Amino acid sequence: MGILEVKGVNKRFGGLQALGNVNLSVRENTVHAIIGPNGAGKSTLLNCLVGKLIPDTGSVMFDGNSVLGRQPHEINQMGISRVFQTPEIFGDLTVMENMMIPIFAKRDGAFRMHAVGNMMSEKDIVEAAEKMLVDMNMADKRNMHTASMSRGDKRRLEIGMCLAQEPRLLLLDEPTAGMARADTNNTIDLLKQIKAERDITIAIIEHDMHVVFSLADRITVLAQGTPLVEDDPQNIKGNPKVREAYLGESA
Ligand SMILES: Nc1ncnc2c1ncn2[C@@H]1O[C@H](COP(=O)(O)OP(=O)(O)OP(=O)(O)O)[C@@H](O)[C@H]1O
Repeated sequence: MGILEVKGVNKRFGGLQALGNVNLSVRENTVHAIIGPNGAGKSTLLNCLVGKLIPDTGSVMFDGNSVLGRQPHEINQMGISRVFQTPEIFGDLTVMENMMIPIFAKRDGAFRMHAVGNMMSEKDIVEAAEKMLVDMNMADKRNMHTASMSRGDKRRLEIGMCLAQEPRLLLLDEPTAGMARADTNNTIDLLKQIKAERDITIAIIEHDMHVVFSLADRITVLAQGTPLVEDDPQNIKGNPKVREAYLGESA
């Protein structure tokens, strides 16, 4: 059984069936990619995993517990953390201050912005944030304001902020969208490092096949809201059904 088990999930938006009988099993400590053409239902599925959408029918179980009906912050506390398409970091704060926020939130259950002024007096939190910046290879950028950073560095920081919550499942929604090739390759290397060094399961939605085939242990192809194939990467590449679903997109 997988750490994440999706069974018979359906989701309609009015007359449109965005997800039709989706089954997905993500095994612990693997990288599982969910790919598919535009409009295939990938984001809808991800939103059902983190409590942003509730499926019409079906079940979503994380480590044996249902996530359905829970608020996004409760799902986060269960051990699921999500990296968004657009990095969710505070541009007015430094790299270090950003990194401290999820560590405060994990300890106190919430974070209040007025606490920013007192942050540096919290020794344990400073130490934990510094360690995570070292792990993310960002220690030299600790005093930079994030607004001036490259997209790749913003993504690196955001992934570190998610890891600081010590999730068991990290969900990545097109983590390299809009990136130049060098930033994409840095992000691939970072994710490989995270995979090698941590007990963590990663589910990734991604359009860039170079990223998918560099990282994935297992791939599910969604087409028109339904899983078309689930297989190991080497079997996905040449699969005629997958090529047909992409109709000219590079699969
Ligand atoms: N809130 C919504 N209301 C109505 N229709 C929606 C909503 N969200 C998604 N859809 C529709 O559901 C279908 C699946 O969309 P979804 O965004 O999940 O696809 P996707 O595979 O993530 O696509 P992309 O790769 O372009 O991001 C699409 O036809 C989309 O227009």
